[in-house]
Amino acid sequence: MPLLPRILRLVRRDTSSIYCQLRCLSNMSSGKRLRVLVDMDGVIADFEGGFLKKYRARYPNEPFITLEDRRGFWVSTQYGQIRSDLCEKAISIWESKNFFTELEPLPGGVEAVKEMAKMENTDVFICTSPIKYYNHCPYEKYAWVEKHLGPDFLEQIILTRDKTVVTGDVLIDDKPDILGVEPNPTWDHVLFTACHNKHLPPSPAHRRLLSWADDWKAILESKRH
Ligand SMILES: Cc1cn([C@H]2C[C@H](OP(=O)(O)O)[C@@H](CO)O2)c(=O)[nH]c1=O
Ligand SMILES: [Mg+2]
Repeated sequence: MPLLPRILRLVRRDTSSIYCQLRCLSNMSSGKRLRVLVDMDGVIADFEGGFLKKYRARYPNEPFITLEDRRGFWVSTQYGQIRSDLCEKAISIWESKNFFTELEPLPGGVEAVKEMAKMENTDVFICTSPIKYYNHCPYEKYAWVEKHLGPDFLEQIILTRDKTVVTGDVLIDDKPDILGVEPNPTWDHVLFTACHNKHLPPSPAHRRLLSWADDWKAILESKRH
């Protein structure tokens, strides 16, 4: 249908519908939009730092692992290797009320995500997994996003235990192996460097973003083509 009659038809509809249709038209004229999925813990929220601080405060007489000595994604696994009961003690920290709300932002993360969201032809989603003990975590993840990224960003949250079923072009995540029911996720995994993964050898499966001071814009640009 020619553009003018199409626009005239649009103006008869309600505002949100017009907005959606115009966005669609704009996408069609300016090419494909890039959908970026940004993980939360270990990428924009400091899970490891927050854990260590609260663990040491709650269990001052127990051994602990410095961030320098962290190995392997699961904190509780490494603590369990020191002494089996330390696994449960570690878990008690992130199952506590306010653990997730009180996480500090990782340097540059909030600023980068805000900037990314303002880029042309770019949709940014926070793609994060809640822990299975759901009493506090899902609520607190929403509260964290509202506090640090603003209320508009609440529209951009994807809470899932399986990130492979989410469609996107790029997933920036600190977990080295992101597995689920979909064997061929649509996104390319960019491994965000964290204390637990910094020693892993380079892998053809994913390139790295060393920190938010690294060139994330170049990574996004490379995915547009
Ligand atoms: C138990 C545990 C959870 N997490 C994070 C990862 C998930 O958040 P995210 O998907 O935002 O990275 C969430 C639930 O597992 O907690 C760790 O980063 N390390 C851990 O040891
Ligand atoms: Mg993470």
